[in-house]
Amino acid sequence: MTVLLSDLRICYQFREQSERVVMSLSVPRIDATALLAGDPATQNWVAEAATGVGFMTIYNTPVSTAQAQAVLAAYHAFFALPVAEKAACDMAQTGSNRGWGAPGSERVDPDANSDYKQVYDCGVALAPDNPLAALPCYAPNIWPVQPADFRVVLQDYYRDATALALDLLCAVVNAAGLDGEYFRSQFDQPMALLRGNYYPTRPAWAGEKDFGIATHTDYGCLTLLATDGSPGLEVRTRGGGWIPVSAPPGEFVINFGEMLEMWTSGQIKATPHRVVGTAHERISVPLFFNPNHDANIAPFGSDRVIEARTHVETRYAETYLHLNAS
Ligand SMILES: O=C(O)CCC(=O)C(=O)O
Ligand SMILES: [Fe+2]
Repeated sequence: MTVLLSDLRICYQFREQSERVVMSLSVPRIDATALLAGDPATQNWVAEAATGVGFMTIYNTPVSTAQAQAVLAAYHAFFALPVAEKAACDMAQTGSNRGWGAPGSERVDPDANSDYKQVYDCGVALAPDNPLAALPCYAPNIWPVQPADFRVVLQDYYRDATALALDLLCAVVNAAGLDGEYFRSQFDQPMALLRGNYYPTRPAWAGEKDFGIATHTDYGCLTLLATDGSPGLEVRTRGGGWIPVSAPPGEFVINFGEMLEMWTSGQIKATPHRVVGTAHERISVPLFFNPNHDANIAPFGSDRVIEARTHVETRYAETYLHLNAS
């Protein structure tokens, strides 16, 4: 058989393309310490993930497995409380998003029903005389009486997780060939939001428009997600399929949000994802790492101005039912 040079070239191009497709479908597992140390091979994988599938998982981080387990246990104990006790810190009584969000309190996809998950949200604790404390995006936290150690466990984790998220964000931005240090300067008072998601077993009544959390993209820059290790999270591929992603306690799922996609002119991808729900309950803990309220998230280098606070407040008003203006 004679093989023409042009056939070989087509073959090679096909192989190259299908390898690229396979790469963009898979979610890489990254050594965080190597990334933070600037290891070139790790940076290449991270750049590929950030600009391709938009998701990765990380291991070998400065946050210990024991700390992640303590955080998961604290949320587990909180969500197990009687409804009346959780209702004492219901965010629906407030004009912001701090405290408990009951099942059905958020609708992230206008084409789906409101999510059946419960949440508990907290943010940075500013001194009451800080003028920023008057903004809803820096609203005071509302702590439940029980579990007794809930507040201290979550506040310690908030401190450690925001420090890790900042280092990771800079490293990812650097890996993608952008100026990580500029991004660092936009996070000295981040509107970071720490959430506990509780998914009960998928309810018997759930139909095709009912989800633990329906298809959405995150609003911020980087999401650092701890989970109890059970499956449930699915990530949409460019072809419209869904791939499962999971990480045991001590490892994390990382993805990128709308603000970073906008800021980087689409280079870093905010990928849609969802949790349909399974026959097992599940807890996940995202830290939504949002920048300073006045950071300009318009495409880097453009002369437009889009304040980060405007973007998060618009998205919160669209999705939390109690903040929904319409
Ligand atoms: O529970 C998960 O794995 C994902 C949660 C999520 O996407 C979110 O809270 O934005
Ligand atoms: Fe999400």
